[in-house]
Amino acid sequence: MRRIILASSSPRRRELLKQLIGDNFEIIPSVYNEIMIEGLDSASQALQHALGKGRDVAAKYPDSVIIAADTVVLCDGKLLGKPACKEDAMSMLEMINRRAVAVLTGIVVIDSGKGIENTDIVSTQVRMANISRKEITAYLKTGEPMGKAGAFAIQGFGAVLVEKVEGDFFNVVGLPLFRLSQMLKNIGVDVFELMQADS
Ligand SMILES: Cc1cn([C@H]2C[C@H](O)[C@@H](COP(=O)(O)OP(=O)(O)OP(=O)(O)O)O2)c(=O)[nH]c1=O
Repeated sequence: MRRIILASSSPRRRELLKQLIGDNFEIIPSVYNEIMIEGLDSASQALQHALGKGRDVAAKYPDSVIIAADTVVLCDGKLLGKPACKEDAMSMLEMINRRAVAVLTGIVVIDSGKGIENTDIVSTQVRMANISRKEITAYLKTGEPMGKAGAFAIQGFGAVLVEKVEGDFFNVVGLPLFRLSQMLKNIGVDVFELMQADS
């Protein structure tokens, strides 16, 4: 069995991948630095960052399957990544309030043995609820917005900010599981077989 590596430090991605392939993977976070690339649209930005994370780990681990992802929120033409500070989180929450946003995840599966890179961008439409300034402040106090693209976590208390989701829910949390299962299959990794081996 080939070594499967998740190039991520995100506990959410770890849990999501576990949901798909059990304990059949290792975690090796990349040292890639996510810096905004001028002139790139949001989708390409997410993809470039995912590629940067995946390639960094692939270079160190030949003959492995490397999975990497990057999630951003697109609101009114503006790209929202992880908030830098509380004030940043506050302005993101004010911006997405009552709006329809797109959550985009750039996803990369690399077969470092064969030198194959499979990439995709998965988009989920999320309709945000109308909440008051007082409620935004209360949500900020939970600390949940930090480390999350767009300053909210659909899988946490942030569920109360989300009215409707169209598309893959797991994509919003950071890993589009359905698409990932297909991409793994394309390079010869069958998630059904892995799950059986695990049970
Ligand atoms: C919108 C949204 C994002 N997020 C998270 C998923 C990602 O972890 C994070 C976006 O940041 P990313 O830069 O995609 O990932 P990361 O820095 O957490 O982890 P790594 O680069 O090491 O893989 O936002 C949620 O957990 N819930 C949500 O509802």
